[in-house]
Amino acid sequence: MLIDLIKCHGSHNDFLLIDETDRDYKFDDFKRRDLALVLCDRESSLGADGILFIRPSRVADAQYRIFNSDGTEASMCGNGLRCAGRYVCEKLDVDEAVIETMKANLKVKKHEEIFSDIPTYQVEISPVTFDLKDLPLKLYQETLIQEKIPQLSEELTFTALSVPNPHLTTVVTKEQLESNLQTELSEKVNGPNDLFPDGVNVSFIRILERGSIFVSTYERGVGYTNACGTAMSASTLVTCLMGENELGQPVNVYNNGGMVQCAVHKEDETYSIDLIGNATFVYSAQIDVDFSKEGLLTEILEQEDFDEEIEYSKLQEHAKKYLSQF
Ligand SMILES: N[C@@H](CCC[C@H](N)C(=O)O)C(=O)O
Repeated sequence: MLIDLIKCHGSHNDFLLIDETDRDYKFDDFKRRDLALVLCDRESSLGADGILFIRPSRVADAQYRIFNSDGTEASMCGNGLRCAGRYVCEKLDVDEAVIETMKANLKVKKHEEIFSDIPTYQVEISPVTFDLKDLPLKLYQETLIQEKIPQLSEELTFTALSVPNPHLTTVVTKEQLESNLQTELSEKVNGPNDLFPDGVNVSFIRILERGSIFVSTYERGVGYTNACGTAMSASTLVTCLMGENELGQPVNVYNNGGMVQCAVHKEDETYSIDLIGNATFVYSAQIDVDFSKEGLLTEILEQEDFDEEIEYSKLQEHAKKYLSQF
């Protein structure tokens, strides 16, 4: 079967975008899972953190589903939504659109460039809840905001929230960030464990200065990624709750793949977050996939570059230089 795709990224959290609306691929969820497992494999010729499937929607301009590289489906992906948002807006020739995701219909719009010549999109991260049942996190309490989880760590203080995919966040020092703590903790809560039966995205946050944080995320279903959009949004909200940043104000969020901006809004006790950043297209390709063969054989038939990476690398340089001060 011939499949067209676009390799894209948000802060170098990279995805393969497959549009199911024009071509009748007839994928079921087993095929989507198999595609994610095989095409995202870093040993293969493509490799990615996940696959974004664009599909027709009855309630929005398009539907989007995200499969992690381990073949599991996630309810939301912020960096991926910027890429999907750009794809849908350019396809419909509009500057803004509404995308149906697993739990909400979310606004996406073209935004003033975050750095020169970088295609930039703003996406809505919502709904946000602190209810532990939503993650789920199995503790005998309703929420966990700036508290310890003794089963996980004596030294770290955590906040758990869904945006709506599940996140466990902790504010750390430079030494803690550079230690093995995040790996040990993330492997524990993403393996068989009693606290997080569905696993969780684990973020270590460093507060750099007012209006500026660094976030490192070990993603459920993937492992460490260069950045996680929902994690950066959740982390910004946590720093606002701590009084380190302000509601309504854009916060620069640095990550291992660049930087984005997040702004947290609160209306009638309800939070929502704007995530603003690059939506970079790397190349388009056509692949030949043989679903009938054991191990799903793939071959890249055509590949064409978008030439957007050189400009993006300038943003990365700028982010690296800024971070070297801390
Ligand atoms: N990279 C994403 C999040 C992808 C889903 C996540 N791994 C999960 O399973 O919840 C982002 O940019 O938000």
